[in-house]
Amino acid sequence: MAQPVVLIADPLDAAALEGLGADFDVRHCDGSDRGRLLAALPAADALIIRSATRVDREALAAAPRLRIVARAGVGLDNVDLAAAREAGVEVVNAPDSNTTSVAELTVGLILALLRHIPAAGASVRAGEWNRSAFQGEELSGKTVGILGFGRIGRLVARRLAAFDARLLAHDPHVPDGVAEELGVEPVRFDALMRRSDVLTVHLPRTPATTGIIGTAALAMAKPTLRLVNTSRGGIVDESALETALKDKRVAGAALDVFAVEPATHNGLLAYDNVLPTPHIGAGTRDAQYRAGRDAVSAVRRALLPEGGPARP
Ligand SMILES: NC(=O)c1ccc[n+]([C@@H]2O[C@H](COP(=O)([O-])OP(=O)(O)OC[C@H]3O[C@@H](n4cnc5c(N)ncnc54)[C@H](O)[C@@H]3O)[C@@H](O)[C@H]2O)c1
Ligand SMILES: O=C(O)CC[C@@H](O)C(=O)O
Repeated sequence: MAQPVVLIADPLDAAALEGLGADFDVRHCDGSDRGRLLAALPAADALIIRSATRVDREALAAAPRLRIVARAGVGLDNVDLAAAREAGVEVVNAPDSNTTSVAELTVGLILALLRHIPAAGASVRAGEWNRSAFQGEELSGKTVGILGFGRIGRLVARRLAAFDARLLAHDPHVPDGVAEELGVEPVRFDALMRRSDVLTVHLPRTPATTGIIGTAALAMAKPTLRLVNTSRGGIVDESALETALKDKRVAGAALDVFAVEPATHNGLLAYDNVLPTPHIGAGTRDAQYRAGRDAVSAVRRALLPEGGPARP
């Protein structure tokens, strides 16, 4: 009997895929190449993706055998969940795979913004030794606002506790007491925007969160605000942010995610006080191994009786 076909449409950690070929016909394609994706989907019983492959109605219609889409990561904004439900296709993500990596990058970006670390490094490399140009600020004593207090937001709070910063969070879906237990003050959105010296965004991209950091929100912010977004592009309205940066109503931004990626031509790159990274929040060996491993386990559970033979 032919083995079920597992189509891998984004780069995955090789170690996480070990042994998969014994039970499945494993095929690879570049999911951001739409033509190749649509050509490969008719044979697929399972599809493993990261953030670059768009699984929409058209893709699902091209995949009549498909039983599961496994997302090796967290965000599911690239999957049409309603269309998958209608098609009877299970969608799973790997929610705990990259929490630590994103939280650590977030702390790094906050410190990099406050201390101008990338610009100082670039200046030394350019032959300068200009110590006064890079005078920064301490995180200690600052107020850090956390927008979205789920897995990553909470871990960021735990990590920041060591810096003696005052922590605020806004998340209407978190039960009472959760924030306080972590030493965090739960506040309304407008208080978060008004009081934060640093604002770090950890939301999923949904119709309700798209553009939530826009003109009105930024108008409430302190002109010294440093904004960090390691969640999803589009949650920060990029043209509103650009206007605020131009008018010096925001002091800086670190952005790991953009409305359109790759973001190599994004207008925000023209600002010295913007620190861009190429969507590397989950980009550690540790997180990629866990994300791939969890996606593979989900595929085994879905396609093999009893989850298939135990693998080392
Ligand atoms: N940069 C990266 O590589 C990277 C890696 C992992 C995750 N992410 C992004 O980070 C996001 C968060 O990940 P997570 O694991 O913390 O998810 P999560 O689901 O645990 O947390 C998201 C939180 O946002 C809250 N929320 C939703 N709508 C809100 C609103 N309007 N206002 C305030 N809070 C709201 C939810 O209640 C939830 O607690 C993911 O959805 C993904 O898009 C990015
Ligand atoms: O797939 C990736 O590398 C990005 C992962 C990240 O954005 C996520 O939502 O988990």
